[in-house]
Amino acid sequence: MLHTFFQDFIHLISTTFSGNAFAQGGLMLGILGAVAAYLRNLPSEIIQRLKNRLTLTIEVQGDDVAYTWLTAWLAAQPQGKRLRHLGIVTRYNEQLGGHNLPVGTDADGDDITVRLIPLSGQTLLRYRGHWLLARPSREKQSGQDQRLLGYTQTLTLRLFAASRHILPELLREAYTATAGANSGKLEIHIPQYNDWQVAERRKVRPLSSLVYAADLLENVLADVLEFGTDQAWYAEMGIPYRRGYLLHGPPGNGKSSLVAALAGAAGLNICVLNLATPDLSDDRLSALLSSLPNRALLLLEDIDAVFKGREPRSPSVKLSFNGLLNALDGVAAGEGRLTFMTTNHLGDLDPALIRPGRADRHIQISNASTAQIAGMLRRFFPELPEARAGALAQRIPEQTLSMARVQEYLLERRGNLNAAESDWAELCVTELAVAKAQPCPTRLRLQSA
Ligand SMILES: Nc1ncnc2c1ncn2[C@@H]1O[C@H](COP(=O)(O)OP(=O)(O)OP(=O)(O)O)[C@@H](O)[C@H]1O
Repeated sequence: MLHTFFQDFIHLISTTFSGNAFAQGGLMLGILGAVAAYLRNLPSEIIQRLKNRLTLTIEVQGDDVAYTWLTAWLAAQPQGKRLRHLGIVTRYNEQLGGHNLPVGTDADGDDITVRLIPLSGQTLLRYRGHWLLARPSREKQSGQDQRLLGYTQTLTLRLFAASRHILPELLREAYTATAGANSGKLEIHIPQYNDWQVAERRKVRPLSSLVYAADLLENVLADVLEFGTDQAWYAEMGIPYRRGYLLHGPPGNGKSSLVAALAGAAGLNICVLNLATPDLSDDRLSALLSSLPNRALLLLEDIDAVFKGREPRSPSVKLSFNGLLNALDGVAAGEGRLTFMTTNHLGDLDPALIRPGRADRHIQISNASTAQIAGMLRRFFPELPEARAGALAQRIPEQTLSMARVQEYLLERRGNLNAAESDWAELCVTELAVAKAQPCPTRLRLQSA
């Protein structure tokens, strides 16, 4: 059938062209046009093929962390300074080597820095004797009705294929000149889809700035440090190499601050995850837990926020209770992971979530004890004699105020010991009545955005 169709078709063509000069001319023109078009395209095609063969292109998307290092690095190169279309990026507490311009601090005491990054154009660099074409670009993202949604930014680097070996060196240099230059800072990572991104770099909080009951801080720190050296023992015992801590107690008594201080002291960064993060599904949680950066502990804040017992608190919760348990101790859970969970409502937690293996140590952090209040008083006013600090602290009944409230009171009277002492009754009387009803405001809370 198909065969007959082709025979008929060829017959029709040959009869048409043999007896029809007009059709013959048309065919010739068509062929010539095609040849001309081919010839016209040939040089650019050749160039494209040569380009593809001889060069290498690297694209770095704006949402990748390497984009920040590479654009800041590029902007600092002599040839990078020739790029004329620049943008300003403002960051809080994020230092990027010498590429920041510190502009001040905000009302909360957070450092504000800005830096210039190239947005478009191209520049040819010579890097370690190799040519490199750098092209920053950005594209508009429009939604319905051409509404501007934002921009996507890309940095494209092109170099000769033979120069490929300089890439690791280039990336390392860009990193060490920028983000890597921040040794001694604590990085706070937050979820970015199925991965983590640095949201903030802050100074490590000195352990001495925190006042806990008895030797709580020293005790937990010793435990964390010991865990870091225990891998072989865990392997020998056949126990998964993980350790979990549950910090529970009323708000504003230093649960988050403890985690931050411990991480700093142990040289770890923090990945903060709030289970109430929108669109957190079983799969996403599992992906996040299996992609934790090296040398970072996991902080699950307010683990009571999404489940009461095993029941989701709202129909919009995508995470299942079993998904949470599996992510915590399933195959993807990751070896060597340190997990801290915090809650203000211990009673709302299902025992399975905090059983040993998931939360090996339960640490209660209560409202301020007399000794803690005296300790904080002496931190604000080192000149205050110990006995006097103790006497003032004793006027506040044990565990009625949060440490955050005491801190707030002292902050308001910073540098003014007389006011701190003479107003003391105000803290004891007025605040006591509301202390239990109203949680104190917390400023330095580590939260996922
Ligand atoms: N034990 C403490 N020693 C010194 N400062 C403290 C202590 N507890 C709390 N603070 C201060 O109170 C503020 C709040 O502390 P933090 O956010 O760590 O409390 P939290 O228990 O995690 O609160 P929440 O349960 O609301 O998350 C911080 O600014 C911190 O400096």
